[in-house]
Amino acid sequence: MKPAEAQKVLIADDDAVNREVLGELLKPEYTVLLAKNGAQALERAARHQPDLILLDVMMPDMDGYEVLRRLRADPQLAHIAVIFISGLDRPEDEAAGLKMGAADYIVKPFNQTVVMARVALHLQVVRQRRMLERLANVDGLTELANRRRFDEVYELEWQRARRNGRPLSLALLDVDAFKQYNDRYGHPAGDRALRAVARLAASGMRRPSDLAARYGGEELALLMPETDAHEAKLVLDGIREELARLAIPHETSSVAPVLTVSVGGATLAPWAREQSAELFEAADTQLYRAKRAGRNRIVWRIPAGQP
Ligand SMILES: Nc1nc2c(ncn2[C@@H]2O[C@H](COP(=O)(O)OP(=O)(O)OP(=O)(O)O)[C@@H](O)[C@H]2O)c(=O)[nH]1
Repeated sequence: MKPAEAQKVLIADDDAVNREVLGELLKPEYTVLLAKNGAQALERAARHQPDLILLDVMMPDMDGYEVLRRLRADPQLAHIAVIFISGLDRPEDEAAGLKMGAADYIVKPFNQTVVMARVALHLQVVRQRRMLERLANVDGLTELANRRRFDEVYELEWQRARRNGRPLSLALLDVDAFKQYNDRYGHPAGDRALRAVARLAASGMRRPSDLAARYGGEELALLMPETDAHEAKLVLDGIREELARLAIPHETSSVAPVLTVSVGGATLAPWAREQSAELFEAADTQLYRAKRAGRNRIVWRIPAGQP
């Protein structure tokens, strides 16, 4: 039986019989989507984000080459693997298709076993690529974005905020007395506590462009584009309230009998002429102040006045 998380294959062919044959072939193992012309293929690709497209080369109105060209030009669709299925069997045709970025080129009439084997092969490549992306971008313990990913997104969002004259808020959140927590409850319990804090941070993020990342050992970085200092502080208040509600015991903390966090924050004002590293340092300085002032609190840099 097809697994619930079956990979999605879009079949784009103007010939109903071909669609039917390929569809029946792939259905037992994959989630199959069908398109009968190029425009429909692009629309379905955007809507369903398939893992692979079996793309007929010769279709009226928009041929397969044009569909592939448009897929590659769209950042949301450019990564989708494409296998051309074509009646054109000259080596030049095959070479042209592969040169355009198709993963493979299958000549009609095709052998069903070979089609299945090639589809399986390319879907395996897709799975492996996803796994690599995950390893490169996600922190294994907390499942949050890792520092590498954060740094990448931070630069992009900082540039976007500067370009568009929009605010950008950054908070650094650090668990209080975590060394004592580990010492008292053990490292595995420390890991669980860290995961709980990470979950709260992730669910506190409101917009798709917000990002919660694990920046260091017990320090998280929260990035909130298009968010002013007031809104950002409300988000952090919410996260701290949820943590207080969890009331994770911390007997040896000098701050409180439960696990607490300190937060340092800074917001890039639309009129500020600050570099990305300076904004980060500002948040870090506020975190230091929050720690110095007794922990279990938020200290946010007062936004510089408008000139
Ligand atoms: N369990 C666990 N502990 C971690 C992890 N990463 C870092 N730590 C621990 O976090 C502790 C951080 O200690 P410190 O930097 O002294 O900070 P702290 O004890 O939280 O004190 P303050 O931040 O000043 O309140 C260290 O003991 C690290 O071993 C992790 O992934 N899992």
